[in-house]
Amino acid sequence: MQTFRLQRNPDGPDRLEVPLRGRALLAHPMYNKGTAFTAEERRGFGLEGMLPERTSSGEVQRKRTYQAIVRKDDPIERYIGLAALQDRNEVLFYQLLQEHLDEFLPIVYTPTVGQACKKYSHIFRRGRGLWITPRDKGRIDEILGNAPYDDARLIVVTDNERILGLGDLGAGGMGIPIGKLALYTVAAGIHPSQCLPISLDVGTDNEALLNDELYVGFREKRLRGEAYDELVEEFIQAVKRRFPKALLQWEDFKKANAFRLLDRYADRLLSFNDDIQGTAAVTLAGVMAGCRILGQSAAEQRVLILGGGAAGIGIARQLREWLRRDGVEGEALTRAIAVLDSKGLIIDDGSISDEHKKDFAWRPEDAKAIGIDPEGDKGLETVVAALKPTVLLGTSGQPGIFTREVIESMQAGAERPIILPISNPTANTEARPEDLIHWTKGRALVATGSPFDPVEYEGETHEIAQGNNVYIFPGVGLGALAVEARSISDRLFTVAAESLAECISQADLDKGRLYPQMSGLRDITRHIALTVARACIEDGLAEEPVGGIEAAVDHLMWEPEYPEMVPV
Ligand SMILES: NC(=O)C1=CN([C@@H]2O[C@H](COP(=O)(O)OP(=O)(O)OC[C@H]3O[C@@H](n4cnc5c(N)ncnc54)[C@H](OP(=O)(O)O)[C@@H]3O)[C@@H](O)[C@H]2O)C=CC1
Ligand SMILES: CC(=O)C(=O)O
Ligand SMILES: [Mg+2]
Repeated sequence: MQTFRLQRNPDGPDRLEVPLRGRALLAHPMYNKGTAFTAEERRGFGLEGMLPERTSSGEVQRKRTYQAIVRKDDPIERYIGLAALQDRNEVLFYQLLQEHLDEFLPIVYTPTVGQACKKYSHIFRRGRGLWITPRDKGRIDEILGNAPYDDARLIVVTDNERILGLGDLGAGGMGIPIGKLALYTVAAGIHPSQCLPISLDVGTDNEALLNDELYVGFREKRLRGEAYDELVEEFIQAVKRRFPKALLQWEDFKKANAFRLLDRYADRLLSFNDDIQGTAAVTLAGVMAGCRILGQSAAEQRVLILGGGAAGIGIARQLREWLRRDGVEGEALTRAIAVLDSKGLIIDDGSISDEHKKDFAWRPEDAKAIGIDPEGDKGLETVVAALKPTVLLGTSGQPGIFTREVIESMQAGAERPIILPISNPTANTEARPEDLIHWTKGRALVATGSPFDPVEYEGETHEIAQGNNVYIFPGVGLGALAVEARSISDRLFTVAAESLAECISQADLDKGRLYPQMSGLRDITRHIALTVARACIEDGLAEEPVGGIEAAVDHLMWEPEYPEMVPV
């Protein structure tokens, strides 16, 4: 592991100690400046003759590189181009990502990252991050010692079993931690040398991958049970030893492991689960914005969540607290939130095997009270007709399951329904915004997990905001790191949701947008981070940093600019 010696300088370029020369320097994405190396740098670092003569200004270099990427129309080709850039020149990669966020976010993140994960073994060029397999048992400390830098502050780890709504993608799931960490750098400014993507490649139950001769991952059935738990435990111990200041984000674990690991490690390690907690916060913010547009209170809402997994139950937990804060209690509180899984409305009939669902199961008499036969049909259409939800949330990964009948039936009880089909990627959305807007005659307030184009309806343009945890995790991570929090609580996600909701302008609300413009992501993230950092201190999870919270947050927010390079 190397120490990356970058001295931050608020008044000019940062200062970087550079131990490399010649080809090794050009080949290193964290030091390489490509055609932007000046004549003096070329002389000093042994690069003369190795680059074409003309030094490009930053602007020209960005223009050339941007054009080289967008000359390909196919999103997956753009993904490959951007990944190659990231592996060649990180400063330039982040400059372009920041400058063209609206255009490139759907490439490095949902939806294209999903396609890249699916095709991973077929488009593989170069490894990034670390893979840990069951063969590494007893040696995980050593594997972590192969991380490129010794000061990892952010680890995003997946075991690849539930990649977006695409299921078990084996080693290909690595695209997700890489994409999430790229967003940490873009949104929160965490320096890329402090970001470490990790895949716990414990095998795959995806037969197509197991039978694919090009598959690059651990070609065995998934490790499960005690052996899985032991591997994760060794991994966590090794993380604590190697990277004691790191925050670990659990990402895209399937529901049972997602809940179990979050609970097991929440107090032992600075960590959170993005799909459970981050998604809950972004959804709460969207629902709050919807209520503001409608001039309604929390207590007036009836919520139907389709999907009782990591995302669905995480959301149910945050929304229940929100309703409680607005004075809803007892039976009314239970009946204000209906969660449906693949078997329909979750009812406490003694057959629930998933522990995390029990808290939201309705008693049979609750179902009967709204006219649902607990022994009979308790599917989506029936529950919508009986509950008359005002808010409909999709976390099932099932494309098109919010049908016209369902939406029309919902609108019969809620003239302006709030509808968030947040499953990813695009093809897995529960409904397309265009349909939702048309079926509700332009009345629905809609946000989706993946980006969608605006919808025209009767001369009006409906912008579709993205209800995605990218609005939340960078701010929570940045805030917690800035004050060196000891642990992360659910309340931090509540305050993150509230501060995200504060970022929406009246003009956006007037247009029916449920989230602020994505182009403001960096400012939004900073705002959330400050709130989260303050909450950490109020709740005794951290001490006030010397110099104050703002300085601590700003110190971590790196801007992708070429540093002054100092030979060592
Ligand atoms: N926009 C965002 O920020 C985020 C979006 N997501 C998206 O949410 C989706 C789900 O993720 P996650 O919760 O982690 O996945 P899980 O696998 O943990 O849960 C999926 C849930 O959907 C339920 N389900 C499956 N089929 C149906 C059906 N036909 N009708 C009703 N429910 C069904 C499952 O039921 P059962 O329990 O019976 O198997 C399960 O409860 C993914 O597409 C993911 O991309 C996730 C996180 C963030
Ligand atoms: C966005 C995200 O975390 C997911 O779809 O899993
Ligand atoms: Mg996820």
